[in-house]
Formats: sequence, structure tokens, C-alpha cells
Amino acid sequence: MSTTTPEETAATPEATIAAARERIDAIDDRIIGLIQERTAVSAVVQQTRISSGGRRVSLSREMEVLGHYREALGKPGTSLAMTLLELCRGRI
Ligand SMILES: C=C(O[C@@H]1C=C(C(=O)O)C=C[C@H]1O)C(=O)O
Repeated sequence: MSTTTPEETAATPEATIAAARERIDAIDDRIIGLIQERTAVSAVVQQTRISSGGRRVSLSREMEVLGHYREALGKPGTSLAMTLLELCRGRI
């Protein structure tokens, strides 16, 4: 039978922070993987449009993407989406 109280077995602040940071690092790795996947898919669209005589960039579509992120995440979502667009299609 255990003689330790819940207080005695509770994680220390240091252990809680270390465990949470491990989860954050794993989440960041997934986000980076998703950004790389997004970049590859975006390149397919851009190449297809160029090959069929169009432009690499579609500003109307970019407005939709910016709106999507802003609706989900507020104003900082717009900045995040702008950075994502730059990663996916380069600077314009
Ligand atoms: C991928 C596309 O091409 C470009 C890249 C975009 C993106 O990465 O989301 C959006 C618009 C375009 O400037 C597209 O038109 O969907």
C-alpha cells in the first residue's frame, strides 16, 4: 500500500515545464512538417498555373487564405498567413 499523499506525488514545477516543453517541441515538429507539405502542394498549383499560361500568384486566392486565418486566429492570424504564403510562393 502506498503511503505517499497526492501532494507528495505531484510533479514539481520543473518537471511539469519540462514535460510540457517536450509536447511543444513535438507539436512544433508536426507544424513544420505540415508547412513543408503545404509548400509542396502549393508548388503543384503554382507550376500548373504557370504551365497553362497563367501567373504564379493569385491575389484573390491569397485574400481567401488570409481571411481564413484571420477568422480562426484573429489579427495575428493574418501575419501568420502572410508568412506562410511567403514560405510557399516566395516574396512578391
Ligand atoms: C497555391 C496557389 O498559388 C499561390 C500560393 C498560394 C498558397 O500557398 O496558398 C495562394 C495563392 C497563390 O498566390 C493557389 O492559387 O491556390
